[in-house]
This record gives sequence, C-alpha cells and structure tokens, in this order.
Amino acid sequence: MTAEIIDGKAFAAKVREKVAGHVDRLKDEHGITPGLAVVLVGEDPASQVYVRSKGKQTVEVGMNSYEHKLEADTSEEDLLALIDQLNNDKDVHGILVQLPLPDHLDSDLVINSIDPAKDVDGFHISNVGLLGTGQKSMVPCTPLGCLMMLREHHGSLSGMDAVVVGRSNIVGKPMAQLLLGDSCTVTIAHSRTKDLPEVVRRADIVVAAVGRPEMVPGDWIKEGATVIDVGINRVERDGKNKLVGDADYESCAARAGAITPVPGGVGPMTIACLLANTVTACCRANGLSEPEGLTA
Ligand SMILES: Nc1nc2c(c(=O)[nH]1)N[C@@H](CN(C=O)c1ccc(C(=O)N[C@@H](CCC(=O)O)C(=O)O)cc1)CN2
Repeated sequence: MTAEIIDGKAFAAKVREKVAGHVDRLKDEHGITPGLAVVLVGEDPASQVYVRSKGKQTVEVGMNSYEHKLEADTSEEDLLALIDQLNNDKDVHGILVQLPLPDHLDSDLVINSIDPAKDVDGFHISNVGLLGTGQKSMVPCTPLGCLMMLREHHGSLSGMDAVVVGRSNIVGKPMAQLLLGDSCTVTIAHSRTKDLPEVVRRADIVVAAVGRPEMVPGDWIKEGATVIDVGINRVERDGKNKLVGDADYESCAARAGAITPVPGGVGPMTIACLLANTVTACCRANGLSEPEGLTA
C-alpha cells in the first residue's frame, strides 16, 4: 500500500481562511478585533522563527498582534508582571509564552499565571483539568491540529484503536484525551512500554510524538493505518541539515493508508490552531457563540 499524504500545509491554509472569516464577522457585526500577545524570552533561533511566523499569520488573518521580546536574563518577577498586565488588557484575547523558557524560569509557574480564558496554548492547569474531564476548555494547538486532520480524513473516529507514542504534557497526554473524546480506544505508549512494536501494530491510528528522529519504523505499522507524525527533528544527512519526523517516513508510507509528512504536516497546523484558539477565546470573552469548525 502507498499512503495518501495528509497535506497539513494545505489544511492549515483552509483553517486560516475560516479564522479570517470569523475575524471579519467579529469586526463587522460586533466592532471587535481579536488580539494575540506572544511573549518570547531570550534568543533561541527556532523560537524566534516560530514567534515571527505567529505574528505574521496573526496579522494576515486580520487580528491584532502584540509581540513582547524579553532579554534572556529577564527575572521571573518581570515576566509575571508582564503576564499580569496582559491578563488585564481588554484588547488582548489570547496570551502565549513561547517555550522552552530559559532554565532560570519556572515554566509551570509562568504558564499557570496566565488567565485560563486567555491561555490559547491550553497549557494552564485549569484547561488541562477541563479537557481531562470532557468540559469546554482551551485545547493545546498541536493535538487540536492532529485531531482536525484525523476527523477530515476519517469522518468519525469512533471505535478506532489509537496509540499515542509519547507522554508529554504538551502533545501526548492532551492528544490521548482528544482521541478518547472522539470515542477511540486509546493507548499511551512510552519508553518503558513493553513490546512497543506489537502495541503500535494494533493501532488504526498512530500518533508519533516522542521527539526522537525516525524512531517508528514501517514494520511497526498495521497495513492501512493512519500515521500522524508530530516530530520535528533537525538531523545531518550526507553533510546537509534535514528535518525529519518521529516516524521513518519512507517505510511507514509504504504500509500506512495515510501519513503526515515532515515538514508540511502537523507543524503548520500548530500555528493555524493558535489563531483558531484566539478567535474562540475572543468569542467566549464577549459572550458570543463558539466559532464553527475551529474547536474540538
Ligand atoms: N508556547 C508554545 N511553545 C511551543 C509550541 C507551542 O505550541 N506553544 N510548539 C513548538 C514550536 N512551534 C510553535 O510554537 C511550532 C513548531 C513547528 C512549526 C512548523 O510549522 N514546522 C514546520 C517546519 C518549520 C521548520 O523548517 O523549522 C513543519 O513542520 O512543516 C510551527 C510551530 C515548541 N514551542
């Protein structure tokens, strides 16, 4: 079998188009412009690229973008003061602190200081609890993007066997909650899972989110399964830098029914879903109905 390629770049463009439509309506009918504040601490080169891209795409869909770039040695007190200011700014509907933070800053403390209603990353402990109990929450962008692509590809996911390889708070755990919410039978596998290849071979849906280059080989994949590759790993091949996922693309594509490529799969959906979450947060803050097609 040769897998169908799930084109995340094209799908993300459609999500952005939908977001732009909702933003137009918010402006025309309610006089409200959604605003997203992104906070970057330090000069991590990859983070700088992602933050630039977030700002650009925010403006492209018609929203206001507020960028706050802080020195790498910014104190926790100063960062928390900025978040407090953004929490109280009525023009800011979404707040995101780019991760990873420099080591001297406590990420959990910082994330949990964001107003949960403005936490467009969905990382605040309140949103984690709401998602885990099936209540309305802000949903982390990468898993939301994966869910949207899976729903688009399969229609209903009900009754499917899903294996999430990786148990991070940012991707693995919320991904499992979302799949459970769509009535999949879900296994979270990790480095200590016994007979990992056999566990993965049972799955109709495999979400690879371990952060290890090409860890999942094709012979772990059930014929016809869907592979969602969350990994973004920079490796050197033949003297050149290359981006690869957590799944070995060639061998997985030879067995899977559908697969997301890296780059151009899950990555672009992360920022598209951030924009979607900002519109959702803005609608909720103003007592308006949820934007259709942009939430879990
Ligand atoms: N506060 C957050 N920090 C981080 C998150 C997050 O969701 N919230 N996720 C990642 C980084 N990230 C967004 O912040 C992100 C990563 C990758 C992409 C993307 O489009 N990747 C492209 C490849 C780009 C490249 O060449 O490097 C792709 O996969 O096609 C977008 C956003 C960590 N931090």
